[in-house]
Amino acid sequence: LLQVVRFLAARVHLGRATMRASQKDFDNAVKQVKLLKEDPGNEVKVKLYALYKQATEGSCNVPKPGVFDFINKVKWDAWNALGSLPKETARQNYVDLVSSLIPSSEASSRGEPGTQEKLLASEDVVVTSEDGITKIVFNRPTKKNAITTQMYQEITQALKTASKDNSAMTVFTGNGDYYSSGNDLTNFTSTPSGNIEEFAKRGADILRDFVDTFIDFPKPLVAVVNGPAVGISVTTLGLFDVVYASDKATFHTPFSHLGQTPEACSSYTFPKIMGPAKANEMLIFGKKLTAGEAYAQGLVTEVFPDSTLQKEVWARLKAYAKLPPNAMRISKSLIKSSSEREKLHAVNAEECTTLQARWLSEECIGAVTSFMSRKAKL
Ligand SMILES: CCCC/C=C/CC(=O)SCCNC(=O)CCNC(=O)[C@H](O)C(C)(C)COP(=O)(O)OP(=O)(O)OC[C@H]1O[C@@H](n2cnc3c(N)ncnc32)[C@H](O)[C@@H]1OP(=O)(O)O
Repeated sequence: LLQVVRFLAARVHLGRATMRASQKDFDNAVKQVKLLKEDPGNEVKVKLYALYKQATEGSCNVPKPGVFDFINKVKWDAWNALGSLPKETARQNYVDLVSSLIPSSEASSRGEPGTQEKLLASEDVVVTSEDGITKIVFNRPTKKNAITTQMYQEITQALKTASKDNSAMTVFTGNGDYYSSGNDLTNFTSTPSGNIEEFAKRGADILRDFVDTFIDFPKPLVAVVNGPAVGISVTTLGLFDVVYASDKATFHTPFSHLGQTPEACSSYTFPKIMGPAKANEMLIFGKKLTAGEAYAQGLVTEVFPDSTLQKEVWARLKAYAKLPPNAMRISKSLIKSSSEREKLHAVNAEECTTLQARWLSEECIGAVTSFMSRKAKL
């Protein structure tokens, strides 16, 4: 019981930071509880009961059950322990608790340590869940993990699913020697001829949705940059919470070389992270950074020797994934506030509109043609 009271008291505090759940969210959560496939256990059921009562009726207002009425007494104690917790906060806490119990349809539970569950059956983007970590892997090593149109959509979907699953965090990494060589330049050539405007519009929509999902991702988002990163695989790093890198990684944004312009909010995040002077050299002149330089400029959290990267990073991440998930999410929402997210969405929209026009430019078409005809490489 003491544990229950401590838990609820903690939620009083956490709840003050996040009063966001609507009545509809709450009603959905109530329905979801009834559909739970597994019994969540008595402790959780008592927490749910107390939060439900507080959310719907307010502070405990019924007499204490008799000493031998054990079950009702435990329930009453839990409700009473919520004191004057506001109804909206109780509603939010109820929704949070339910969402931590319910995996979304594709998602798995956290799973037992050591068991890995594959969540998305795609060859090019592999999504697994293990030890509280949803892992999204760029898996086209023979093409340096270049990102196809389909991969953008799969990653967007995987992130949306991961935002609701029971994992504590999501980690991106690449299979093979590259993290990712960025946008697959053949995306440009798989356009039905004569329909280039439509292609550009569709590309901008896909890109915008992709980046919006990173902006809104509610849990810690970590990149393990196992090798060189190019283009959009670099710019999205500005939207991650933590970036670990191999000392073999490099960071290259050759937008001007390709007749293109920055995306993934990097025109905003990079100057903010590293200051305009350094960001300009990367984003306008395409200066490639080593891992050490990216660390010095604040884009990378820590650099590891390539030989120990995997062992060290995954041990650390598994430990982090055991931290209380709601606390981590709430900390993230304070750091990336709603006004900041609003700003990021506006920047994303503007960058996508700019790129849509750029993709139709002679500069861009010429650069892609050169790559395709094997005349140019970065
Ligand atoms: C809708 C979304 C829009 C989002 C906009 C995003 C902007 C960007 O991301 S811009 C960055 C785009 N990326 C590039 O310009 C990189 C192009 N690739 C290269 O310059 C070189 O391949 C690279 C330096 C990465 C590696 O060179 P090498 O080590 O010499 O390897 P290969 O060139 O032999 O590569 C092996 C194989 O992979 C293919 N490849 C690699 N990267 C890409 C790519 N980005 N797009 C398409 N294909 C790529 C390369 O062609 C080789 O293929 P094969 O010849 O068939 O073996």
